[in-house]
Amino acid sequence: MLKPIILAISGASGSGKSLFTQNLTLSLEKHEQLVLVLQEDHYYKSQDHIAVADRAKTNYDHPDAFEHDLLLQHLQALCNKQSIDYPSYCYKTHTRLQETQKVQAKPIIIIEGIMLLTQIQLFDYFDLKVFVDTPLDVCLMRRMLRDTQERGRTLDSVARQYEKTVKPMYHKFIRPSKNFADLIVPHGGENFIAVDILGAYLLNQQHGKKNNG
Ligand SMILES: Nc1ncnc2c1ncn2[C@@H]1O[C@H](COP(=O)(O)OP(=O)(O)O)[C@@H](O)[C@H]1O
Ligand SMILES: Nc1ccn([C@@H]2O[C@H](COP(=O)(O)O)[C@@H](O)[C@H]2O)c(=O)n1
Repeated sequence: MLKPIILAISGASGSGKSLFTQNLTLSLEKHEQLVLVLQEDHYYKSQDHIAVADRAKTNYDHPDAFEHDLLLQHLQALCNKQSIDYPSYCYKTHTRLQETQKVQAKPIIIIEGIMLLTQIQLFDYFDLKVFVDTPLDVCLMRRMLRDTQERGRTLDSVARQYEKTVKPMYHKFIRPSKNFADLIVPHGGENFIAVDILGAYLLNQQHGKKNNG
């Protein structure tokens, strides 16, 4: 296999990165492309050493909450055709799970997460950097629904965390990182024009790679 094409998708929490990634992956798979999806969230640091009740106090919207060194090693390994032990993360207990998953590279790798475009040391591995740009009030509404339905949170805890860390850290780290994007996708997960355009670009890149050996 040739070196994989790596696409990084970033943007605010609730902007629609995961849904956009899902839709792009489905579209590429319809064209018989093999895609590996990685989530930056799986690289949140383990908090096994912190009491469960205290873990909610961590600032999860700061780059230091992630183990980006491990992510860098994993991207290096995948580009060198080595498998990785992909970590798993639990939002309810705020820590890594014990089990990891052996993962091999595929010709197209999509990685999505809030802090990816703040990590300049990763940029050498990213062939394309995308920022999903959705108004913050829309992101908050989506996050409220998702976090109460899927991540075991109460409305009150979502609102408090949003004011304390999510919103200020968005302005400090995530929004400025938009300047590093090659492409800005408005509206989020269901922007099918952006899905089609990016899908066509990736297919074209793949064909170019194959034809040039
Ligand atoms: N364009 C959209 N229209 C309606 N709902 C959306 C849209 N994009 C995302 N969502 C929903 O909003 C929530 C957050 O989206 P998600 O893709 O998980 O965001 P992110 O990965 O950026 O945090 C999910 O429940 C998702 O289904
Ligand atoms: N234990 C955790 C870990 C992360 N978060 C929040 O998740 C957001 C990032 O994930 P998205 O899928 O929404 O992009 C981030 O804003 C963290 O606040 C959390 O609440 N608890």
